[in-house]
Amino acid sequence: MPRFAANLTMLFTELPMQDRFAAAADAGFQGVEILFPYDIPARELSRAAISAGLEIVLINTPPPNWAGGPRGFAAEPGREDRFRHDFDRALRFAQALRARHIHVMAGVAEGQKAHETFLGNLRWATKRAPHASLTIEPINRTDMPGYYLSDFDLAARIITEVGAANLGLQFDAYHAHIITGDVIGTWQRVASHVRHVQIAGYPGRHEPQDGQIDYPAFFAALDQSGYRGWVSAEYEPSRHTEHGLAWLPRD
Ligand SMILES: O=C(O)[C@@H](O)C(=O)CO
Ligand SMILES: [Mg+2]
Repeated sequence: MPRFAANLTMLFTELPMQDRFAAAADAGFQGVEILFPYDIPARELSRAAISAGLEIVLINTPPPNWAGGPRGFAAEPGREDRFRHDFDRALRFAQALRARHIHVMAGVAEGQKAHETFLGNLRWATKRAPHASLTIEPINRTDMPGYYLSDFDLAARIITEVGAANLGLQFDAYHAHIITGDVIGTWQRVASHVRHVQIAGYPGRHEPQDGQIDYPAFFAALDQSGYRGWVSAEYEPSRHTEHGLAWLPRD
């Protein structure tokens, strides 16, 4: 069974961010991720993670907050300077938090120029941070209209084309279900590239046990393929976070 992390941007929001770490540990999570940690000093987040005994598994490149704004710039032609500035900021945070992965967000863009820009920026970033683990994540365009990366096979091809040992795939089963309708089949096609997994129920992006995605079967598929990374709960709780954790396997 994989190790489970809580996405603290979406779970335990009943509490201030610094208190969500202890709540996640008490609930049985071994790690956490924070999409956009940039509003809080890294040392405070780091202290909270250490005192709860949790690993910080992932952060995203800016935008700085969850409330809105563009979702990154990596595929946006003409925004290379902004991308590099934001990437360096993410890198500083990741180092201070000892975060395992940085999710490089593609942003809103389309066409061949966007593709070349994405490749160029990923090549630059993988060289800029040879010791960091970078991920790219296909995201469905209903939730994020116009988002450049919304295709799992394209993501796998991009990773192969960039050819850097520190770049891999972030496999969000919720997006996979919406984009392909076949979470396990998609997993089997791209599993060799995956270094981080996220989960949520569909429809509604609520608790994984609610809805159409068969998570016990998906967790079995992860085990069968030898996946050893984290699985992060990235959903909007439909009830108090702690009352919706029936899906979380416990030893
Ligand atoms: O699935 C998602 O929406 C996230 O993993 C993300 O990074 C969006 O910012
Ligand atoms: Mg995700």
